[in-house]
Amino acid sequence: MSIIKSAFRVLRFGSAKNQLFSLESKTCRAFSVCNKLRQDASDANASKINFYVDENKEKGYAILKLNKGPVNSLNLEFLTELNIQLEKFEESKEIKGVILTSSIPNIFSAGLDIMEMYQIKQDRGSQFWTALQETWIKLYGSNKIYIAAINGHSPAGGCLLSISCDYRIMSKGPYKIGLNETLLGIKAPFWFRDTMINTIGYRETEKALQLGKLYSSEEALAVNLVDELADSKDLITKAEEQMSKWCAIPTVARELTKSSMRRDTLSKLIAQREADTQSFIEFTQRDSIQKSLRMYLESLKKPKKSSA
Ligand SMILES: CC/C=C\C/C=C\C/C=C\CCC/C=C/C(=O)SCCNC(=O)CCNC(=O)[C@H](O)C(C)(C)COP(=O)(O)OP(=O)(O)OC[C@H]1O[C@@H](n2cnc3c(N)ncnc32)[C@H](O)[C@@H]1OP(=O)(O)O
Repeated sequence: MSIIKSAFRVLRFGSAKNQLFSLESKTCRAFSVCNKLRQDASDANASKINFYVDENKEKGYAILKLNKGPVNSLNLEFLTELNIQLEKFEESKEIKGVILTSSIPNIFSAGLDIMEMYQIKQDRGSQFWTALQETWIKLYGSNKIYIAAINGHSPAGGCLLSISCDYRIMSKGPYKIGLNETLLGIKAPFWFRDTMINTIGYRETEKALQLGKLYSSEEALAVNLVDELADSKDLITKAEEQMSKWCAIPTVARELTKSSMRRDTLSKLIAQREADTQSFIEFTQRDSIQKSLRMYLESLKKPKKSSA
């Protein structure tokens, strides 16, 4: 418990409020429905509705739907908003748990916004990285129950969000999840790596991180990267069933158990947040890293092949 509290103290003091896949719908119809929903999400984004919160105080949990079109990439502003919301959940007496999902079809989160790393500047880069650390500390160190309902692709930072939760249910379908940083020419930070080790074990993580492996949903289930698969239409119902089960466990005992399991991993980052931020800036500013990021961005911008 105390490590979680000290994490929040550090956070307040720091005042940080501050293709791999080609996702090809099988039919043209699916494409147009998808595009329409994606456009709706983009419109909502233009009005700065970056996530929706649906609180069910009677049942004791909330559903948090990420909604930053087109792909829920995590930039400074989005992370800052998320951190404020996560803090609200943490302080709520009525909310015991949160289902984390996305309102964007086929995308849970595309991970960190690559534009935050490309042509990085010291000040913004530091704020960005501090906000990301804070998101992870808040999620991984939360006393609440977090269930990830992974409705689509979840690479890199998207995978980090989901493995920071207590339980993961992933939609069946042509979706990928994993820490693919090496494919961008980047080494996954130690706290990404350690969260992955805590989820799927050392040997599987060693292979996955070196290869930048993106798992299909079935592969993810086989290595315990996710706990359950569901048809897309049943995803939230299954997450709610699971949440009810977790909410029924005596709270203090569950919280103490969670914090004892995660304390060491959290402490490692909390003890060296500034050094970690500095490493991120120095590493990302390297010419070779900038070159890799540019090439990766270009590959993402290439026109997509039609599946028709
Ligand atoms: C010595 C070392 C010491 C210390 C080391 C210290 C620090 C380490 C340094 C850094 C660590 C960084 C860790 C990084 C973590 C990350 O999360 S990096 C991001 C990884 N994400 C990805 O690789 C996903 C890339 N995206 C995709 O594969 C696909 O977009 C998708 C499968 C998610 C969705 O596919 P589609 O539905 O087909 O959508 P599009 O590809 O058309 O994308 C729409 C639109 O969005 C843009 N975009 C996609 N992803 C991102 C992103 N992550 N960031 C920014 N923008 C993104 C894409 O380019 C399209 O843009 P437009 O073409 O429409 O302009």
